Amino acid sequence: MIAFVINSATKAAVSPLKGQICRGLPKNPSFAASTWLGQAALSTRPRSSQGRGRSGVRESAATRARAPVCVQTSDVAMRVRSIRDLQDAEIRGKRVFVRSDLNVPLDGKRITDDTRIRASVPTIKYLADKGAKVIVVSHLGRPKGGFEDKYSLAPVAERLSELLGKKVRMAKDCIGDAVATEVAAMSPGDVVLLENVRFYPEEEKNDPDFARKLAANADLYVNDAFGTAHRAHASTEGVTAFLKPAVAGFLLEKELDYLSNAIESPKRPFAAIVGGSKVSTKIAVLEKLLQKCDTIIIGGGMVFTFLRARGLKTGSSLVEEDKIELARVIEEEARKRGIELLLPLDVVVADKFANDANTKVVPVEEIPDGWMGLDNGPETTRMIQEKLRTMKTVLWNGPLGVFEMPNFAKGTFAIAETLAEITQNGCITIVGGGDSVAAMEQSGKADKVSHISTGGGAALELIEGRVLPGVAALQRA
Ligand SMILES: Nc1ncnc2c1ncn2[C@@H]1O[C@H](COP(=O)(O)OP(=O)(O)O)[C@@H](O)[C@H]1O
Ligand SMILES: O=C(OP(=O)(O)O)[C@H](O)COP(=O)(O)O
Repeated sequence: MIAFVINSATKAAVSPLKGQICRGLPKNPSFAASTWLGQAALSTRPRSSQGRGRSGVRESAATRARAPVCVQTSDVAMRVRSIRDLQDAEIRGKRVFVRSDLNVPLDGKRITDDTRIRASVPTIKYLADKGAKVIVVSHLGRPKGGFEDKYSLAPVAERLSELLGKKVRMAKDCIGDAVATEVAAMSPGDVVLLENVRFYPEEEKNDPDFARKLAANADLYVNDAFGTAHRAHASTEGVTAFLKPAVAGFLLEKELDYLSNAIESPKRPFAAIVGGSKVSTKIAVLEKLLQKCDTIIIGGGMVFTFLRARGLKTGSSLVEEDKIELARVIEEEARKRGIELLLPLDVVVADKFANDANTKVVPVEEIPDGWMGLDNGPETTRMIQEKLRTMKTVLWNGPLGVFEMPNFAKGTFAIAETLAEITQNGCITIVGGGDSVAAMEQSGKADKVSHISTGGGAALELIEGRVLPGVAALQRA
């Protein structure tokens, strides 16, 4: 059982409740300490030293295993059953629908970073070892709502087979006869991966009929998809109306535990770096981050919507026209609150979206028509580095440039280096998001930060204080 005590605004009011929930948690005799999150592939060095609990007391694997997870993020107490609360008899021979986030970066069919797959393995393995028939469900990318070969999960099935050391069969669909046939042929311990659930537009619409079809071939539900927990979709939310029990997997549990605690009362100054290309999702979060952070550093594709809000020209850079006004409001709000909101001073611009483009470094006030900003300039990188060295907690989501192309990777990798450096000097550093983690891995510094999170948008929304729909659904179930 995981208990979430939501909103730390009034600690005095929350603490007794938190204690009550912790004390009231049932113990699960069937839980084996060796299956605890220590097996998860993610690097997690919470607080000042690994292996220390919230109290600072060193925990044994066994105490850590039995300690209920109490997390503060918002105003209501939430109880979420975890996979560890299931008795063996509830698992053995059962068809378990496991929602994982296997949305990994790909270069064609080649997986360029398998962090999310590795992080999903402990839950899948635990269930398979206990004799479940494990049906893994995920999305990949943002297909337009029908089959697209480039978004097939087939390469993921192969990698998952390697990591599990057993064949993972791939169903051609995620609902209907293809799945029913595949599942009917399963034996206890088998693992099947369904095809990309976003090949149906009903997934993102959280269509109840589609959720019912997804649930049709399973007996119970495990949500382990932290990276997608901020989406109220059929496979993360709707399906819980049809599958009971509905519980959290090890990864979801671990992420919620770590992130909620890290930001419950962050060591200050606290900075968030927000970049990447999902501008419309993440810009909305910034308004709330103003209430949590001391400094917000804007990077990547997010920059240009802000520059336009300042009345600057941005050439052919990525801009979300309908978010320009929001960017203006956020900057104004930051000013009023005395929160530092840093935008680049200079950018690397290119005359096309390609590694072999012509490039130059220009001040942000001088982006030429027809050119696009694809990386931070050197002056900006220096400014960010100096700022980060003054921080005690840093959360980073979203690459600061198109790091997949070597000519636009400098700004991102420089920040990855700096995060490693400040972690060594005692700063808590959290990096989240599929591409941000890939960048961290490529820089060779992933094991040098405090926590690698499998969620970018999800981590931001959690820190913002929202109840993630994928988690709330487990509470209701
Ligand atoms: N200036 C930019 N213009 C366009 N795309 C950018 C820019 N900077 C970064 N990106 C892209 O943002 C993508 C990652 O964004 P996002 O999905 O929001 O991050 P994450 O997966 O870490 O949450 C990367 O593919 C990167 O190439
Ligand atoms: O990659 C993801 O989010 P992230 O880029 O915020 O880490 C998740 O798989 C969610 O994907 P979505 O933002 O297309 O819903």
